[in-house]
Amino acid sequence: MSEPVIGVFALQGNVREHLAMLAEVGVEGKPVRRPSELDAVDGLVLPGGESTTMGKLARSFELFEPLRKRIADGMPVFGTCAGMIMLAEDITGGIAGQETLGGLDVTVRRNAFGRQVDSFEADLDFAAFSTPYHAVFIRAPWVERVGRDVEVLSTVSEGPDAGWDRAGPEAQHSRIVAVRHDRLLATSFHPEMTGDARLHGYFADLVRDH
Ligand SMILES: NC(=O)CC[C@H](N)C(=O)O
Repeated sequence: MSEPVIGVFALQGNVREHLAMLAEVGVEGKPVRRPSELDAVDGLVLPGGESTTMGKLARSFELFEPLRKRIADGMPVFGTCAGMIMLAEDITGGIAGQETLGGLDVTVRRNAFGRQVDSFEADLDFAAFSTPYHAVFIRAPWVERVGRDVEVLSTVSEGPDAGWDRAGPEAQHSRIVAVRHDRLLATSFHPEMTGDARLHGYFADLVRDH
């Protein structure tokens, strides 16, 4: 592929910050608010925000079905926080009737680390990176189940106490917070907030190789 254009879903979330990260890794980024703009990109970032609102906005801007179709047709997507929830095939802790775009064969728990602690930060290990990645979690989800073809890229074993005994196997003391399923990448945290563009670079490579 010639140099790809990567869209950023721009109805909610830190759109400018994601565009800045894409620029830092040398990729042209474009905000996506309408179907014609979606048609013009080779990959897409789904930012954090509020997944219930994001779904409703996508519906009212007539982006929901086109997004679903592009994902089903193989478009690479990087979902972050609420964006991870939007990509998940299954969610727990959603509101009644909450819809996701799907594609990523995982079960994601919304607000998993507990509501009493709004946010926390942690240093995460990624096999692809030589030094830890400093991650900011804001009312973050975690991944509770991964499908057979899903690769776990990183886990967190610190963070607010509130979360650890709420769900999942009792003995589990770490939580999955970054996954890849073929051309779908998802993180529980906000990679656009720390000035570390390595995950955007990883995604850009994935789009280039696609
Ligand atoms: N920072 C975020 O994206 C939070 C996600 C939010 N808790 C949701 O359920 O959508």
